[in-house]
Amino acid sequence: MIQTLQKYPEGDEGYIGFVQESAPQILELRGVTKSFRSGRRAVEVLKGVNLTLRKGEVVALVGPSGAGKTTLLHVVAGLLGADSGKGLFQGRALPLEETCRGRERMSLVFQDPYAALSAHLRIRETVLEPLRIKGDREGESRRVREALTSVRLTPPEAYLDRYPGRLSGGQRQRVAIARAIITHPDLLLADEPTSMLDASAGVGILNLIRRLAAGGMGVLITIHDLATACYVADRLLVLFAGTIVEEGPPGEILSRPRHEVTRQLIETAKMRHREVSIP
Ligand SMILES: Nc1ncnc2c1ncn2[C@@H]1O[C@H](COP(=O)(O)OP(=O)(O)OP(=O)(O)O)[C@@H](O)[C@H]1O
Repeated sequence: MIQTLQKYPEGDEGYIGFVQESAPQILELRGVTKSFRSGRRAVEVLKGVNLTLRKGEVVALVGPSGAGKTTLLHVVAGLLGADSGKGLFQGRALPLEETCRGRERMSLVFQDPYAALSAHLRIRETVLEPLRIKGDREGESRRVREALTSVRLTPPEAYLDRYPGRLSGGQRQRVAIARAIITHPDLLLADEPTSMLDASAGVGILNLIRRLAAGGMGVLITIHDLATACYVADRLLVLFAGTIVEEGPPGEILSRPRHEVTRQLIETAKMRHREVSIP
């Protein structure tokens, strides 16, 4: 089943592409560590993580629950400070402390599209929020329409004055992505963006992410399900207990898993998807 999932569907959202090996590197992390306090003890959740990501590349952080995927994504986003390590984003030092500094060209999409959008803001205000925070109000009417069109909420006029309460989970996640991309970030961080959606809405979001990457955006995405990761990513990083234990293109990892955790993820994905497996 994992093999069949790797084939992108035909149709206007389908995408097949390859990241050029020569594409510029936009993100690099070296030796990132992070501990949390648990009573008197410090528990090390990230143990010296290295990663790189190129322009137009989708890199998926996969791993079992508690591996440290969200923690790593939050360190990149500046929502959490690392204890040690170095970061480079677009050729400049990325401060790995709890800060927004150096992160003007990146955006984060959260897992829960129900909690991520304010119930009291119309879609127009929600999507425009990042521009208004920056005080960049030029052409906002055009830009909000463009962002909604990019995420296939069309015609945008049908959505602008609505509240999120009237939208499906998949539509809400599209709004959250429209808000994330209205500033044209170079890097999109997405934390399990499909885990709360039904399968068809989830595939729509994954195709949308592929399209954004085809337009040149780098994407770092956390996913616990290996089949989903293989569908969307150019490269997988298997994270286990705070360490990247295996890395490579999906086809390579599926055909020659080297780490026991990867083999377990493959088995879990096979079990999870067996009911829709196409012989
Ligand atoms: N704020 C925190 N304080 C203390 N411990 C934390 C905190 N955030 C995360 N942890 C712990 O760090 C570890 C890694 O958590 P993290 O959420 O990064 O894992 P994950 O791989 O994203 O898991 P999941 O797939 O279940 O979301 C877990 O053991 C978690 O309990």
